Amino acid sequence: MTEPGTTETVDVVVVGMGPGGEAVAGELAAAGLSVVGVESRLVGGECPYFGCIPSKMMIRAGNALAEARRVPGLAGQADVVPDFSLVARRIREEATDNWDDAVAAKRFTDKGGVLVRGTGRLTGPRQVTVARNDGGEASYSARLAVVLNPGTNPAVPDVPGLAGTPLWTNREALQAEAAPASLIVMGGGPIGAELAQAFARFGTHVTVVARGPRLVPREEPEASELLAGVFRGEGIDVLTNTSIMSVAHSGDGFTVELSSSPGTEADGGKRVSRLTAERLLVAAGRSSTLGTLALDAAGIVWDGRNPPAVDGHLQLADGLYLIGDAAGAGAFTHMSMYHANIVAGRILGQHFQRPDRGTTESHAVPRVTFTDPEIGAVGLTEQQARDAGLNVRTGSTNLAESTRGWIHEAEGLIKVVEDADSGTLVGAAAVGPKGGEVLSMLALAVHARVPVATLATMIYAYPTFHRAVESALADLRRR
Ligand SMILES: Cc1cc2nc3c(=O)[nH]c(=O)nc-3n(C[C@H](O)[C@H](O)[C@H](O)COP(=O)(O)OP(=O)(O)OC[C@H]3O[C@@H](n4cnc5c(N)ncnc54)[C@H](O)[C@@H]3O)c2cc1C
Ligand SMILES: NC(=O)c1ccc[n+]([C@@H]2O[C@H](COP(=O)([O-])OP(=O)(O)OC[C@H]3O[C@@H](n4cnc5c(N)ncnc54)[C@H](O)[C@@H]3O)[C@@H](O)[C@H]2O)c1
Repeated sequence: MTEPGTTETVDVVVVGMGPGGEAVAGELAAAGLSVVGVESRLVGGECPYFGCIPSKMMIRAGNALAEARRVPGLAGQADVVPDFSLVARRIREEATDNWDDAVAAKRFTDKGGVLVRGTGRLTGPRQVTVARNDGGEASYSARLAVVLNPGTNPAVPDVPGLAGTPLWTNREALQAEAAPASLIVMGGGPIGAELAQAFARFGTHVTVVARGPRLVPREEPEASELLAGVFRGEGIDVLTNTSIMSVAHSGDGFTVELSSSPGTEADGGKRVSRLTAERLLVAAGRSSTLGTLALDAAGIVWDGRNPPAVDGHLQLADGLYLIGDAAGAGAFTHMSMYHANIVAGRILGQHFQRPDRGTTESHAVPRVTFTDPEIGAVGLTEQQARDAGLNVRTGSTNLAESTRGWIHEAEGLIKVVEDADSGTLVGAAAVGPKGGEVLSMLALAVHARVPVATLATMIYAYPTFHRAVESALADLRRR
C-alpha cells in the first residue's frame, strides 16, 4: 500500500475487475508483472454475482419446472410444486458465496496481484488515484499500461414517482428469497425477457411493459414475434408500444400508470392504462460508469454518452486500454473476455516480445438470450445487413417443420442472412431448444466466412435441431 502523498510505480493498473479486468489482471500477474487491480465492489463484476450466472441458475430451475409441466400428454403425470427457496439458496450458496468475492480476490492475489478496494480515477495518462473503500487514498503510476474495465450499472429511467421506491433492478431480483405473487417488468430486452419468464415459471403473474413495438428488439423480428407468442401462451402479459408514465408505491405494492402509442394494440388488443403488482423490475438498459474515471485527465475527450473510440488493440491512447461493456462492442461476458485476451497479448508482447494476439474483429459477435426457446444470433440481422448496403439474400425455416422439432413439439426458427456478392453468411439466428448451442455452427460459418456453397454440401446429422440449418440454406438458395 502506498504511503499518503506518494505514488507507487507498478507495471500495470487495472481499474474495474469485471470478467475482462479480472482475466487480464490475473494473466499479467501470473506472468510475473507487478499488477494492481482496483475494484470498488466485487471482484468478478456483474456476471457472477448479479448477471449471467445467477440468472442462468434461475432460468435452469424455471426450465426444469416447464419441462415437468410438459409430462402430461407426453409421458404420464407429474405433480409440479415450485419452491423458489431452492433456487434462491443455490444462487446464495453455490453461485455467489452470499455475494462475497473472497475466493475471486484470493485467486488474483495468489497469482501475485495486489487488490485495492476502492474507486479508481485517472490523474494522468498512466496515473491512477484510488479513493479506497476504507476512506484512504492511494496513487499509482503504471510503467506499461492502465486497463479500464468499469462495466455498467442498471439504468433507472426518470419516471415520476419511481425514484425512492423499493424497485428491483437485476441486482435485487437475483437476490430475491421468494418469487413475488405479481411482477411488472419495465423493458423487454434480454434482462427483462429472461427474468420475466423465469419468475413466471415459479408462479409469479408477470406483465412485461415494452416501450418499443417488440420484445428483444435487437434480434430478428421473427424471433421477437415467436417469443411474444410463447410468453402469452405461458400466461405472461406482454404490453408493447407502452410506456410507464408514473409509479406509486404503498404497502400493497406498486401501481403504474401506462400510456400506449396511439394506433397500436397492446397485448393482442387489450388496452391497459393501469397495473398493480407486488414488485417492479426495472430492466430498461444500462448506464455508463465511464464518468467515474476522469478520462479527461488522460486527454481523452468523452461526449458523456457514446463510448470513446479505441483502436484495434482497445487502446484509448498509448498504454491506456478500455475493455468490456464500456467499450460498446457488445455487452456480453464473452466480449469482455475476448478483449482481455487481446490486451493481455499486447502487453505481454511488448514486455516479453511474445507474439501479439491480433486485433479485434467485430463481424461475428455471437449472443444468446436464454429464454425458452433460446434466441441465439451472430453477426448482422437482415435489417442491419440492408442498412449496411449489402446485397442481401435470406433464408429461413420453421423448426417445427424439421423432424426433431416435430418430435420435440418445439417452437423455433433458423434464419440465415447472406451477402449475395461474397456468397457468405453475414448473420444468422437460431431460435429454439438449445438455440445457443445450434448457433455454434452458424457462428463458425460467419466468423470463418465459409461459402454458402460449402455449407450446402455439408452432411447434417438426422434428426438434430441443427439439421434445420440445411433447410434454411436450401430456402436461401431457392430465392
Ligand atoms: C441479469 C444479467 C444477465 C446477463 N446475462 C449474460 C449472459 O448470459 N451472457 C453474457 O455474455 N452476458 C450476460 N450479461 C452481461 C454481463 O454481465 C456483462 O457483459 C459482463 O459482466 C461484462 O462486463 P464488464 O467486464 O464490462 O464489467 P462488469 O461486469 O460490469 O464489472 C465492472 C466492475 O468494475 C467496477 N468498477 C466500475 N468503475 C470502477 C472504478 N472507477 N473503480 C473501481 N472499480 C470500478 C464495478 O464495481 C464492477 O465490479 C448479463 C447481465 C445482466 C445484468
Ligand atoms: N443472455 C445474455 O447475453 C444477456 C442477458 C441479459 C443482459 N445482457 C446484456 O445486458 C445488456 C442490458 O440488458 P437490458 O435488457 O437491460 O437492456 P436493453 O437495452 O437491451 O433493453 C432494455 C429495453 O428496455 C426498454 N426501455 C427503456 N426504457 C424504458 C421505459 N421507460 N419503459 C419501457 N421500456 C423501456 C428499451 O426500449 C429496451 O428495449 C444487454 O444489452 C445485453 O448485452 C445479456
